[in-house]
Amino acid sequence: MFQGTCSNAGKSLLTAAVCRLLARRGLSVAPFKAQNMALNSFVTEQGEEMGRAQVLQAAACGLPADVRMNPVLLKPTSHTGSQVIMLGRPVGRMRVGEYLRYKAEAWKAVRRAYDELSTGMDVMVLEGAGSPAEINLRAHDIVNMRMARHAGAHVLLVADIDRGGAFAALVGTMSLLGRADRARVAGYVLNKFRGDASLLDPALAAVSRRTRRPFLGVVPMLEDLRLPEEDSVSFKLGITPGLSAPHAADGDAARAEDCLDIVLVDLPHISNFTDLDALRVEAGVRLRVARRGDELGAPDLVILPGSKNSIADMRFLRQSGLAGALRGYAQRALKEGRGVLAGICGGLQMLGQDIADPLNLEEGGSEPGLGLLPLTTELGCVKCLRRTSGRALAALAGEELAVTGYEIHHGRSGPSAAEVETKAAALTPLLTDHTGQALGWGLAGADGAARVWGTYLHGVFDADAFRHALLNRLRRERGLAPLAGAAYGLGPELDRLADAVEAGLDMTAVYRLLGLNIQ
Ligand SMILES: NC(=O)CC[C@H](N)C(=O)O
Repeated sequence: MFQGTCSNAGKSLLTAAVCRLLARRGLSVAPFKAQNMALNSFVTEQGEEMGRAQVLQAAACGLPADVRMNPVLLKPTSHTGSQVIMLGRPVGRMRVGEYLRYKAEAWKAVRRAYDELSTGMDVMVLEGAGSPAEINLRAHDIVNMRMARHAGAHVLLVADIDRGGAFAALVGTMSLLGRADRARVAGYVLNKFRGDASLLDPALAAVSRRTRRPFLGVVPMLEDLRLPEEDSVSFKLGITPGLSAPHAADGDAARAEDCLDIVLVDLPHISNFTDLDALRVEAGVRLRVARRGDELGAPDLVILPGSKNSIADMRFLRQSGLAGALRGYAQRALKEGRGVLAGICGGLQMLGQDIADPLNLEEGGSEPGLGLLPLTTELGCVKCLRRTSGRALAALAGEELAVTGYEIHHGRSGPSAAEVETKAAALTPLLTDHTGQALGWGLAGADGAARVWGTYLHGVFDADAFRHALLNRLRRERGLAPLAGAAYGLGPELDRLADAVEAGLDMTAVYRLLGLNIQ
């Protein structure tokens, strides 16, 4: 089991890497994290919701995603409350105290999920959350040492040396753990290291001497991995205003003027920004983030992403000056026939006339949207959770093409009352699901190309042919030559991750801990 000395120490990727290495040895292996707090979730084939990191780890194992790999998912809607997802289904929005009272039930479900999932597996690779030394949380722990005890797991403690204070964090964590928990810690992994590893030796020896545990690995900082992120922490560090994505395939080599300028609007409750991952693999794309109206500029494509609190984030758009900037951008795009504003899920809702939350599922009340699309949204108690495939009509990318993805939303959107009455400015369905039902709507300019559109489909950019056609349409508008485009797939990146971790981690020692006879 990987546990960290802090959040974002890199446990998820180490877990994915070790899953991949074990699967490559022909072992049956599955990942497990009892409880996740994240707004990047995913929908399984069964229409159940779970954390993105365990989906990636499942892919590393060659397994379909299974909610038992992440039985509890907390999706924060505010600083003190979260929507609680149990085994893929929402059970309600709870404040911290309510959740603590609910914990005994959650722990029962966690154990059942683990016991079922681990039956028949050669190895389970577990991931903790945050730090096991948060002694204020220890009494309610269901994700770190309590889980390790239940699984009988050895613990590898991961410290993030890039953040600083890693040696003190390791020694301090060990000293705060109780004796029995300390005994579970088999060794340390120093993660995200840059520089000359030989300079570390005296420090590693000193920490090992003091705590009587070996370092089982020093893993380098893995730059430009094109893998989905679990939470917003690294995303917000990764793409800052004015900087290109570190993942763009031709990265710094491409001249800015030869690249499409794509802006992601950052939102306080941004969710499912993994929707952008497919764009990040493309050469000739510069991705930047805008958090204020004056940061928007004149990009080729603006993406208004998903949100776990559409009403609060709509208010943020107003306060930050983004609402006015986005409206101006969209009106220019429609008039001049250049540029696209695309909203995904919560972003689609914000493009409309208004958003209402009568059941107080997120923020409560209602709020006018940007008023760009003649649709209204109401959040209802039934959460739509499904994997979806469909068609993007020619107005989006120049030809009708297949799209795939998933839906996670309480909102139902449809033509606004005024729209139904006047039948003017037809709200054209631009994306449809496999049954022909509308999944997205938009407005086209004089040339017939959609300039403002939104969809409930997360992952809308994942299908290679659609993404390439859309980007090349935008390139042509800018007078740039079309590009062949990259393939978006996780397999090769997972292998690259596994190779890099294998080079830094003493896998022989890991296999020995697992009782496996592998050299
Ligand atoms: N994933 C999203 O963006 C969800 C949008 C909104 N919070 C809803 O549930 O309807």
